[in-house]
Amino acid sequence: MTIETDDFAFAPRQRLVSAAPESSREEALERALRPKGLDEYVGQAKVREQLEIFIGAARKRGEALDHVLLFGPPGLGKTTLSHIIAHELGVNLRQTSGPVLEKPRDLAALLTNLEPNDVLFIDEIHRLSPVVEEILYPALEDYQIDIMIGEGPAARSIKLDLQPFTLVGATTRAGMLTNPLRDRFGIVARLEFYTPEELSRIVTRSAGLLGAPIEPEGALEIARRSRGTPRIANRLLRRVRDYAEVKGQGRITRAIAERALAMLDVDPLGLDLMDRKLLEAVIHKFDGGPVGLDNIAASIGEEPGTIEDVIEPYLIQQGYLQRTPRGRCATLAAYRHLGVAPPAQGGATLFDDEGA
Ligand SMILES: Nc1ncnc2c1ncn2[C@@H]1O[C@H](COP(=O)(O)OP(=O)(O)OP(=O)(O)O)[C@@H](O)[C@H]1O
Ligand SMILES: [Mg+2]
Repeated sequence: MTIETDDFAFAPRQRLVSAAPESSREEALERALRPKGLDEYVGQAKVREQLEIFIGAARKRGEALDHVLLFGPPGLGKTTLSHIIAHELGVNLRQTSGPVLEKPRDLAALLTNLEPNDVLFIDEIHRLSPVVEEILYPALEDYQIDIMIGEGPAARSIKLDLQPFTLVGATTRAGMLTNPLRDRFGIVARLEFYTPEELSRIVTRSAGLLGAPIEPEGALEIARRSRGTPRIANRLLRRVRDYAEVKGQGRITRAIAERALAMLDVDPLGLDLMDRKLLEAVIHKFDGGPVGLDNIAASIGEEPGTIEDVIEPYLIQQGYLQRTPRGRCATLAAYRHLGVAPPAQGGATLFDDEGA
C-alpha cells in the first residue's frame, strides 16, 4: 500500500524547496493554478514578446507556428508555456515526453493523428532515443515521415505526408540536445529565474485562485524564499496558507509568512536544512574546500547525483558555492550567511592535497 501525502512533516526526504513536482497530487494542484493565456503569464518578458509576434503572424497567415524549443531549470514554466502556445494559436495540444517514445512507431502514431497546425509538445526532449529522433527530422522539415512496412526481406519504407504542425520541445538541459535536432527549432526560448517582484505577482494571483486573503508584504516574503521558481512559490504559498488558517486568522501577512517559513526551515534566502548542511560540511569539515563531490556526499549522507542535480545548482547560482576543477569551495557569502568567521586567506584551502 502506498500512502500519498502532501505533508512535508511525513516526508522528510522530500524537500520543500525542490524545484521538481513533489507528487502527482501537486501536479494536479498546479494545473489549477496554470495561467491559460500569454497575458496571464508573468515575467519572461523577452520570451513573451517574441511569442506574441510569431503567434500573431502564424495566426494571420493561417500557418503552423515555427518549432519552439523551451529550455531552463525545472519549475520555471515550460509546460505552462506550451499549453499557452496552443491556446493562443487556437489549436489542439498533444503531449508526450522523450522517455515515453520508445519506438519510432510511437511517434509516428502521434504525428499522423495531428490536425492542421496542432501543437505537439515533447517534454524532456533531450531523452529521445536516436531512432525516434531520426524520424523526427523529416517530420520537422518537410512534414513527412518514412515508416517501415513489413519485416525481413519484404520490408520496405514508405513516405507519409503529415499535416503542418508545431513541435514544442522542452528540456532542462539544452546542452544534451544533438545539433541536428537543435538546428530544426526556429524559435529558441531560454527561461530565466524570476525576480522576487515577479514571483510576488504569481503568489498573489495564486492566492486569489485559492481564495486565500494575502497582503502584499506576505506575498513578497514568500516570493523571496522561492528560489526564483514559480513552482516553489506556489508550494510555499499552500503551506503558509495552512499555517495562517490554523495559527492565525487566515490572512497571510508578512509576520505569518515569516513564522510559517521559519517553522518549515526555509530561511530568508530560500535555503533549507539540506543546503545549510552541505555548506556547513564544506566549511567545517573541509576547511571551505576545495572538496570533491564524493567526499561531500559521504559526509552528509546524500547521493552525489542528488547533490549535483538538486542541491548545488541554486547554491552555485546564488554564489554560495563554487565548482572548481579541484572540487567545491564555499564562498565568503556562504560564511557570512551561516554566521561563521571566514578564514584569513579568504576561503582559500590550507592543504593542497585535501579533498578531490
Ligand atoms: N510565468 C508564470 N506565471 C504564472 N505561473 C507560472 C509561470 N510559470 C510557471 N508558473 C506556475 O508554476 C508551476 C510550474 O510550472 P511548469 O509546470 O510549467 O514548469 P516546468 O518548467 O514545465 O517544470 P518541469 O521542468 O519540472 O517540467 C505551474 O503550476 C504554474 O502555475
Ligand atoms: Mg514541465
